[in-house]
Amino acid sequence: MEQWWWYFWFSIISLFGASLGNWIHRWRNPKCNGKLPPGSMGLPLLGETLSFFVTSNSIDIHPFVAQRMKRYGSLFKTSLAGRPVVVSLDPDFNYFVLQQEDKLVELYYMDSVAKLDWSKLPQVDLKHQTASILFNMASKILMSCVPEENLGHDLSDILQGLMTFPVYFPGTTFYKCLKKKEKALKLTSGVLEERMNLYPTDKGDLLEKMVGDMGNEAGLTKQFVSHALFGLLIATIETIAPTTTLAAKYLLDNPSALQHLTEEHERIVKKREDAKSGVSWDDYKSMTFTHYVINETLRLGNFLPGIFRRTIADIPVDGYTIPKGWILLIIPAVHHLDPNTYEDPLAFNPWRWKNIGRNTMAKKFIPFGGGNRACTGAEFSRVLVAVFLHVWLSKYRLTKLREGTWLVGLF
Ligand code: HEM
Repeated sequence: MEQWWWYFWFSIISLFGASLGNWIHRWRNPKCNGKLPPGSMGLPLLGETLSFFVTSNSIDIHPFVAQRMKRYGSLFKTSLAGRPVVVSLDPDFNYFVLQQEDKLVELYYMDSVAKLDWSKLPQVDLKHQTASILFNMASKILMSCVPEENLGHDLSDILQGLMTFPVYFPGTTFYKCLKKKEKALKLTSGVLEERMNLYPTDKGDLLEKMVGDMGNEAGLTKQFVSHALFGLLIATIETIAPTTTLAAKYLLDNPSALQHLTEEHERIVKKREDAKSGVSWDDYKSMTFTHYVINETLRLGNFLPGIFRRTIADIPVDGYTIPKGWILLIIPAVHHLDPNTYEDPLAFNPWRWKNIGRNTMAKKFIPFGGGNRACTGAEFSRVLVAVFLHVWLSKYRLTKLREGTWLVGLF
C-alpha cells in the first residue's frame, strides 16, 4: 500500500514537473510563423518587468533599453507585465509602423493606465505650481469651471505611478496613483452630471459638445465622457508642467541660451503698441529661438517613455517576424539621443535646430508620436510652453535655489 502511494506521488510530481518544464519552454520560445527577433522573455510570468520599471535619474537612454540595444541591436523581444513585447529602435521601421494604424497595428495602452501670485512667494516648486495653473486653465477650457479643489498637484505625478509595477496594495505608488485617478474621475463625473441637468447652455466648450452628442452617438456614455475629460486634464498637466519645468532648468544651466531667449522676448514686448496686451499669434510665430528651446527640451525630456501598439497581423522586418497579437514598443528617447543625428546628444543646445531639416524631424524627432495617432494637443502644448516662457522672461527673473530638486525663486 505504502509503495502504491509512493508511485502515486512520484507520478503526480513527475507530471507536474513535465508540464511546468513544457510551460517554461513555451514561455521562453513563443510561437511564431517565422523567426522571432533576438532577446529574452525573462522569468516565467514576470518576464523582464522589474528591470523595465527601475527608475533612472539620468536623461540618457534608460539602462533597460541601452543594455539590450548593445546586445541585440535595434529590434529585440522581451516580456513586460505578462505580455510578449517587441521593442523597436529603428527610426525607419517606427515611422512605417506609425503609419500602419488599423492595418498592421492598433492603439494599445499599458493595462495600468490657482491661480497663484508667484511674486508673493519666497520660492516656487515649478512643476507642481505650473500643474496647478494648468489644472485651472484646462478645466476652464474644457468644462468652463474652476473646481473648488485644485487637483493639479495630484495629477502631475500620475503618469509616473502608471509606469510602476502594477501592485494594487495600500502604500504602493500604483495604489496611490489609482486613488488619485478615482478622485479626479469623481470630479469630472460630478461636473458632467451638473451640465447634463443644465443642458443646453451657452458655454460652447468641449463638454457642451459632448453632452449634446451623448444622445446621438452610442459610444458617448457618461463613463466615456468623464474618462475623456480626465484623460485630457492629465494630457495637459502631465506633459506641459514637466516641459516648462525642464525648459527652466536647462535655461538656468545655460546662461547664453537664457540671454538669447530673454532678448527675443524683450524684442517682442518692445514692438507691442499696447504694452499690456497679451501674446498674439504673430508674436508666437516670430519666436524662432523659443521654438528651438521647446524642441530641445522635448528632445531631452522624453516625457512619454514609450509608444505602444498591438500588432493585428504578423509583421516581417529585417528577416524576423513580429507575431500578430504582440505588443510593439517604440522608444522615442533612442532616436532623440542618437549621436549620429544629434551631435553631443545629452547637451542642451537649442541652436542645433537651425540646421535640422524636415526629414530628420519626421523620423528622428517624435515627441508627439506620428501617423494619424499623433498628438492632437501638439500645437496647443507648444503655444502654452511659449506663453509660459514669455511670461517668465518678461515679468520675472528666475533663479535656481537648490541643486537636485528644481526650485525656482522669483523676485
Ligand atoms: C508636451 C506636451 C505633449 C506631449 C509630449 C504629448 C505626446 C503625445 C504622444 C507621443 C502621443 C501619441 C501616443 C501614441 O501614439 O500612442 C500623444 C497623443 C495624444 N495627445 Fe498628447 N502630448 C502632449 C500634450 C497634449 C495635450 C496638452 C493634449 C490635450 C489637451 C494632448 C492630447 C493627446 C491626445 C488626445 C492624444 C491621442 C491622439 C489619438 O489617439 O488620436 N496631448 N501625445
